[in-house]
Amino acid sequence: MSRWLVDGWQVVIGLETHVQIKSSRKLFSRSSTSLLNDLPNTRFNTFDAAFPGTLPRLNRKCLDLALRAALALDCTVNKRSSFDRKHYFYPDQPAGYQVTQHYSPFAVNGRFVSPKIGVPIRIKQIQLEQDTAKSITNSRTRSSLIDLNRAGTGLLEIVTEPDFRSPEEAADYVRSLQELLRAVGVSDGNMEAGSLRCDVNVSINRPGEPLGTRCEVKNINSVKFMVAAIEYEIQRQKNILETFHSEHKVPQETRRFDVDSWRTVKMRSKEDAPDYRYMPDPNLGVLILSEGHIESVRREMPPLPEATRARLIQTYSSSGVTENNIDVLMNLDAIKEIPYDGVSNSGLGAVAYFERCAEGRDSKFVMNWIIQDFLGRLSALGKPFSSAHIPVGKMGELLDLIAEKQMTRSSAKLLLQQMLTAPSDVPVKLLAKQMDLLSPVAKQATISPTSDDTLRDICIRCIDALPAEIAALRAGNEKVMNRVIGWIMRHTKGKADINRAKEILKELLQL
Ligand SMILES: Nc1ncnc2c1ncn2[C@@H]1O[C@H](COP(=O)(O)OP(=O)(O)OP(=O)(O)O)[C@@H](O)[C@H]1O
Ligand SMILES: [Mg+2]
Ligand SMILES: [Mg+2]
Repeated sequence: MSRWLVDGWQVVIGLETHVQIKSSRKLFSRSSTSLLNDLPNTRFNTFDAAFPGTLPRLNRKCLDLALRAALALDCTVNKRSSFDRKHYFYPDQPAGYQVTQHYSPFAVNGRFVSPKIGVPIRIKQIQLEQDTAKSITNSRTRSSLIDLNRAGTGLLEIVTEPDFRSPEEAADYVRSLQELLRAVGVSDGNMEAGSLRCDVNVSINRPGEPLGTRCEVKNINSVKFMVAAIEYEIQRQKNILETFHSEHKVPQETRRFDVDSWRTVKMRSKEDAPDYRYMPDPNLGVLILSEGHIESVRREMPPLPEATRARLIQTYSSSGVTENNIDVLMNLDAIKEIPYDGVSNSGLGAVAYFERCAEGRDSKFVMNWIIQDFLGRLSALGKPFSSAHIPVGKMGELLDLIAEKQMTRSSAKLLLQQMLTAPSDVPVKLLAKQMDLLSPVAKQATISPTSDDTLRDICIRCIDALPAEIAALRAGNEKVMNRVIGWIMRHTKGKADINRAKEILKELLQL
């Protein structure tokens, strides 16, 4: 069944996605993995640099996260799998080969379901492999420098069957895969920072006829480029097939996307395809996984995005929170990226932030404030969402001031702007007072930090200190009240609530 045709051509796309596993150590060595701002060649050990005599040891954390990805994508986990060497000589490959799972991957036959794609996308396999080092070439000095920080970082290659029928379906898959992998903590899935990269395979054919020859566009690092590369390939392949009236086939090629010309460019043809001389890695035994191990990973699996969405709808929709509101927050979490400086955008995700702020408060009110005011202000200031801008406690105080009518919503917006542009440790209510944003009722309450009990004590001392005035008061001379209150104000540094002080005095004097 064809879902999308371009001038009578069916478009067929298969994706190979490489994702960096979020582990603090590398796949086969004890060396720590690197952050973007690490100095070059500071995160590797002798194994990563392929010193003779060093041996690999599989990192259990990487394996468990890989299993999570497999379970999240509904794969069959192979109880026995193995590692192979894929040989090619390139300066960013110190050993001269990459360890991967060519012959026997650890997970196969999965499925990915998205409401935007009518049919499930079949996951062919997921394999564990090593990332390469990085080479930094300088055309001016005609030199190449090698940074080993990335060498040996754990990667997953997630391969789909050729089941996508349009660039939009492929884009939806990549975005949902990012959301899924982030939600279960497998990867940051950050395309710009290189922790998620795609190889896109594209072919076209007439519906009902056998599939066309695929061309593979390697190493794409943005969804936008991926869509552009597919669209370009469709037109390029269509031109070949229509010009030569199907007598010619599209030659099988490996291409890359050129961001300057916005086109795909040939890297090599099938004939020049490298012979990788795959061989089982003699230093790594067979990977045997027990049912118990797989089950323990399944038990500890964080909720998948769909389950979280369903739970949020169930919990909050009765109080007026809409599905659209929930999607706004979930999409924020799905696109949450690590900033370029490599400092992790730690803290709560948007959903968790909302849920913590909504604890004990009206959830619709909290949701509206977070989406319309907080997120709105952040986007006006050009800042991405982070719970660190205004911690939950402070946001709670601000919400309470509005809910208790101590501040109008427009005053609260001014206060929010101040808190975002000039963060400080000043308590929210005090800041509101300093900015004169509290409504009159609330103002009186703050000018009287003296609690009822303290005020009562002061009144008692006053009765003691001003016997003549008190006697006059008792005798019904209301005028001396001003003098009595004057005393109280002096002794509370002007902070007492006058009306309350009068009430307490009258109570004590039984007037
Ligand atoms: N006719 C086709 N049109 C489009 N895509 C296809 C077609 N046939 C296969 N594919 C896709 O090509 C990809 C092949 O990936 P796979 O990892 O199996 O092999 P490879 O590309 O030869 O290996 P390597 O990992 O070295 O790049 C899969 O995603 C598959 O769905
Ligand atoms: Mg592949
Ligand atoms: Mg490939």
